[in-house]
Amino acid sequence: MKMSLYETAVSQFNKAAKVLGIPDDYAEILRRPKRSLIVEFPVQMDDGSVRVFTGFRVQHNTARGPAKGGIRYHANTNLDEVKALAFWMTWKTAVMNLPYGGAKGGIRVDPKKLSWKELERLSRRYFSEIQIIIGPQNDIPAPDVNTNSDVMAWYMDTYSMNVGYTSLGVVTGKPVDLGGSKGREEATGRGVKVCVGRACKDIGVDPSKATIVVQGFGNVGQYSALLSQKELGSRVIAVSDSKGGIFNPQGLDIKALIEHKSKYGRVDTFSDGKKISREDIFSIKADVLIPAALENSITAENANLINVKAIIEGANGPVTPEADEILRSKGVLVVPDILANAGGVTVSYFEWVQDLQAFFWKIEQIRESLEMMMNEAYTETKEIAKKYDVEMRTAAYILAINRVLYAIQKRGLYP
Ligand SMILES: NC(=O)C1=CN([C@@H]2O[C@H](COP(=O)(O)OP(=O)(O)OC[C@H]3O[C@@H](n4cnc5c(N)ncnc54)[C@H](O)[C@@H]3O)[C@@H](O)[C@H]2O)C=CC1
Ligand SMILES: O=C(O)CCC(=O)C(=O)O
Repeated sequence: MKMSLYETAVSQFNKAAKVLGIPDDYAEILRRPKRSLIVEFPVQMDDGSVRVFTGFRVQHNTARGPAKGGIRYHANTNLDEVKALAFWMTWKTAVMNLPYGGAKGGIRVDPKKLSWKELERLSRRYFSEIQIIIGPQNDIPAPDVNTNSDVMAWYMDTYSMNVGYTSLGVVTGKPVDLGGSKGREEATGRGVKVCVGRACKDIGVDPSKATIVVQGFGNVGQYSALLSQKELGSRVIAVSDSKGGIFNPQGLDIKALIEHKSKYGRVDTFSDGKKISREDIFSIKADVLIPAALENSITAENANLINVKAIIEGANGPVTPEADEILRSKGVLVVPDILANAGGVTVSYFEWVQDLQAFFWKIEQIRESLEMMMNEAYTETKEIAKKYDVEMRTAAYILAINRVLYAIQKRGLYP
């Protein structure tokens, strides 16, 4: 039977827990989410009718600090998915050694079918409903799929109205002039870029000569492609989004492609390349593949087609466990999501620190600190992979589990 996303996430964890020999009672504390909140809430549509939406917020673990993680709007979002994403956030914040736990939220909605005003009413009502477990010291949301700085500004304002004062630290990913941090928008892509550079060296490819394909062209895909091209000198030869893809073996002009995507909402109509299908992206020969769309993109069905030396997981959970095994047997280096896409939450941490201190940093300081922390986490993960003779994913879990387990044991179990 097919595993659910949460079961998939837990199976990755179990592998590392086994290597570490963690007693099963402690492993069980680490597997289960601490709190899962489901909210059903009404929203008035522009035509005066009322629709009831379902939203979620799951706090997986808070042993190392407040819960932290994004909120997504998607037609298929469900509790199992949000539980898996919250689970991954716990390990991601621990891999980066951030003083946070893990959480995630979502609303089951296709935001493209709502007007701007409907989206605002939906966002504000959802945030009021989940506010009972949210706050700058207990759970700090951020953007994820189909949410952005505008939505974060509505969340911050809603929370502030409800508590009676302006609380900048309650969400991250806000507009820069409203308590946001410089560099948060590009942060996940910048972290991916650092991993592309490091992975290229590990597979014996000069990053400035590397060819890259990118699946998904939203926040993460765009900045991963742009920064790899601009700062590493790599050649991005194919890109896809939910409507199709575009391929140019000479290299795509990513800046122009971003402008095209923002104007027309798709990449496959870009004139300087050959149109390909969404699935074609997985069989293009290149050095590096960056999946930056949704979970379960690389499966047992398409893993055999993959013709790259390294995969840098920009998305959360893009590779299924069966595909992971196939890629391993093909010798593909997989840099796991809980390390590769951790740049976003790291700059979210910087944003939160800036908000709490009401003192804001320069972009150079943010970029330098982020790149230093990404490099450190990559090095630590690699060292563990070598020590235990495991792949990078299990190594990243080992690094993270040790940190979370230490916090749980040191704090003690008794109230
Ligand atoms: N935004 C952030 O800071 C972070 C996001 N992530 C993860 O990265 C992934 C992408 O997130 P964002 O870029 O923020 O979302 P987004 O909403 O900005 O972009 C998603 C992109 O994926 C594309 N897409 C959807 N289905 C596709 C398919 N079947 N084939 C090709 N493309 C497809 C969409 O067209 C869109 O271009 C998600 O897994 C998210 O959880 C992870 C860490 C941080
Ligand atoms: O910036 C954050 O707090 C969380 C980003 C996120 O949701 C993720 O890393 O998957």
